[in-house]
Amino acid sequence: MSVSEAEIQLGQSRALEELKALRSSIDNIDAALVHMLAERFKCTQKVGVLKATNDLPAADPAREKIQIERLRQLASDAQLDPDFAEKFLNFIVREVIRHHEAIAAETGN
Ligand SMILES: O=C(O)C(=O)C[C@]1(C(=O)O)C=C[C@@H](O)C=C1
Repeated sequence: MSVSEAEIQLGQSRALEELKALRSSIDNIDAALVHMLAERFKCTQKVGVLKATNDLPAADPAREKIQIERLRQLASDAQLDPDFAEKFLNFIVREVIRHHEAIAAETGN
């Protein structure tokens, strides 16, 4: 028995409803990510000033190593790809280091 046009349309309309609900969750999650990143950068901004005014280096590879190990474990426990988690952290940390260097240059260090 073939699937009628009406059944196809019903299936599609249900799929579109589900897509809408999922996209609403995605939008909430994206908003949370932006707010969390904004808070993290407010914090690292203060770290940048602290480092610049105390002649401390912008980057701390030993700290990054610990962060990467911790995040990889958290990702693995949460069924998230640890390689992706590491790349994501590195992406953020590189940007933070860029900000730290800019603050140090402004401060004259
Ligand atoms: O913890 C620090 O020392 C920071 O400057 C913050 C931070 C980070 O974004 O987590 C950034 C650069 C360092 O290399 C390590 C960590």
